[in-house]
Amino acid sequence: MAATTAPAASLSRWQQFYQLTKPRVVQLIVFCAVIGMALAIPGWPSPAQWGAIAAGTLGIWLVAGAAAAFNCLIEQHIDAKMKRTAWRPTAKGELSRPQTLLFSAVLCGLGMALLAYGANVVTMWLTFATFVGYAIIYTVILKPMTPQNIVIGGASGAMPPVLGWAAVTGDVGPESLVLCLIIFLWTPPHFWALALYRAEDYARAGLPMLPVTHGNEFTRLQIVLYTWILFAATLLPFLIGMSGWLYLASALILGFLFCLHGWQLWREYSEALARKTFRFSILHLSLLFAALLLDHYLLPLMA
Ligand code: HEM
Ligand SMILES: CC(C)=CCC/C(C)=C/CC/C(C)=C/COP(=O)(O)OP(=O)(O)O
Repeated sequence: MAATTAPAASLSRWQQFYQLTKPRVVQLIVFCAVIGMALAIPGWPSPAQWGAIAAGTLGIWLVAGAAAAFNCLIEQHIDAKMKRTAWRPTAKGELSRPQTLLFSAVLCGLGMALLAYGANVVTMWLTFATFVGYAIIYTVILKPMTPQNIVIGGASGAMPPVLGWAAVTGDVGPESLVLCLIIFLWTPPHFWALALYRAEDYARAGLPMLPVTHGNEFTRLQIVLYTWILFAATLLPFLIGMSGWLYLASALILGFLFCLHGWQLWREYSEALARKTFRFSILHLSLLFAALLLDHYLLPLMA
């Protein structure tokens, strides 16, 4: 997760720790949390709300990074068997287990303290539950157990808009649950597109990912189904009055393109198309959430 390809040069000590936090994934997670915060506030934030936004952003960032580092610790031996992850400092033995555990604990503690004092206690506990969901329930229990691992475990990856919403309101709004549902349904096509061309890695590591347990064709069918359901779910923010036409237009275009990728992959498999679909999934979610933000601030100006 940390980098799509292994870093070219050898890493300094700080870079090694930084890479454990799976920086690129966590950046998108934090982006989704920030959108949750923005949408929870009608209009521009007041000076008092900026403190909660800053603490919420940094706190969620730190705890998400801690969860990623904890995952690297647990999966040290699995990562060492997979080409994509064998470069990780934990897999190579460059960072010891106590060092990694301490790093994760410090990040998690700092993040929780920031959330409790700078945002609110509800967000702190929700973020901690998300940490446990990913670092323990997904990584330790579900991932080695069932091909539905990423579907169930995806619930924790889908939490960021809820955490962001809670950071500025102290509550979980139904609107944030709609955004959570979108990320939840986005995760299977996102991950299974990658798992298709990384199936050998997962088989070697003994992990029951869908292409390993149910084959390439069945996984492609699941991707098609999820992209369709996801397409429908992305229309909800417009249908419940959370967003306007700018978001709707973006959701229609992005949804159509994601379904098209899934459909083409279903009709004829190629590794290149699977890679393209995986890359598109990231663009899809990033632009969809950016559209929500634009819609939130631009449309009132144009009304
Ligand atoms: C259980 C849920 C998820 C699973 C199993 C999963 C799996 C993966 C994997 C294995 C990669 C690594 C690609 C590589 O290095 O070759 C990846 C990349 C990525 N994922 Fe996820 N993901 C999940 C949820 C999420 C969520 C919730 C987000 C953001 C909201 C996200 C954003 C990203 C991004 C941005 C990348 C690209 C990283 C890069 O370019 O280095 N993922 N994902
Ligand atoms: C507190 C908070 C917001 C936590 C968020 C937790 C988090 C980092 C969720 C993202 C999901 C993720 C990194 C999946 C990677 O799958 P994987 O671990 O199977 O990937 P890998 O094979 O690259 O290790």
